[in-house]
Amino acid sequence: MQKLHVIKIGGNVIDNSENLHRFLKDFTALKGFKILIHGGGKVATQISESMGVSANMVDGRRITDIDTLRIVTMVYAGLINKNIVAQLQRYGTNAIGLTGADGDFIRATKRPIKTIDYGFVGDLSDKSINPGNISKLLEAGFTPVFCALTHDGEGQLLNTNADTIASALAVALSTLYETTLIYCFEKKGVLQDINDDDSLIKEINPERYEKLKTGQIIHSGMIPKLDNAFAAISCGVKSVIIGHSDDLGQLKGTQTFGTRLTN
Ligand SMILES: Nc1ncnc2c1ncn2[C@@H]1O[C@H](COP(=O)(O)OP(=O)(O)O)[C@@H](O)[C@H]1O
Ligand SMILES: CC(=O)N[C@@H](CCC(=O)OP(=O)(O)O)C(=O)O
Repeated sequence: MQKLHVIKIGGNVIDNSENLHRFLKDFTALKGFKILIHGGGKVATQISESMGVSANMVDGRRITDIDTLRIVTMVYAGLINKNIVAQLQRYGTNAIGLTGADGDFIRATKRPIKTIDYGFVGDLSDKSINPGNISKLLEAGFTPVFCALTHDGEGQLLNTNADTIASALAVALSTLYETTLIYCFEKKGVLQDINDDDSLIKEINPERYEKLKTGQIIHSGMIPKLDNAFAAISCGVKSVIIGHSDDLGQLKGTQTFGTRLTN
């Protein structure tokens, strides 16, 4: 099986042009098949509020009414995606920028209303992604760059968390490639003390994860990220790394970085 890296960058990396450029250079230097997924929640919130549309997050997920959907479509699929693609072209990666609607690559279902109406938010299932189609792009020499938008097949775009898209892509493609899923963000990895970059936890298994949650060492956005990551490992993804976007260049041969998840 050939190797594939599925790499996600979060909003704090996108928002810092120095970090973003360093990351995109290291991403280009990484050999073999690769897919990039970007978030951009932070930029979407800033632009949304500057347009007088207040951002409303519940459990780390954006309540996406029609005005918000219009804004995130412009910000994720336009502003952020096209800038990343242009920078990758500059560094020598033949990137192709996509939403899940392009090529019908990622189909989602609008989240059903239970206690909260999330609006135009899409949930993924194990039928959401056809790995064969994405593989054709890879084999043709393109590097797909996905933003956090999916579609329902009926003409409706949906906002889907970028961590979830990364995990679902890694799982679907692990049937064809030996897949490593990497979440890059602005910290060294999962930390024992969130304010101390030297307190990196190098390895976490599900048992330790439960303890870290109970002790509130892990909280907020890190909980859904790790839930997605452990789900990926139990569904065929070979390894998951969570680390700083500046450290991607350390990934060579057996050398790794950040926090490694094991089962
Ligand atoms: N133990 C921990 N170690 C590192 N980060 C943590 C930890 N617990 C909570 N976090 C928080 O999780 C955040 C990352 O999740 P999130 O904001 O969803 O990331 P992203 O920017 O990749 O979308 C960090 O910015 C940090 O505030
Ligand atoms: C439904 C939902 O919450 N979607 C996310 C998509 C962007 C994202 O995931 O961005 P980060 O990775 O930078 O947080 C949002 O709109 O914030």
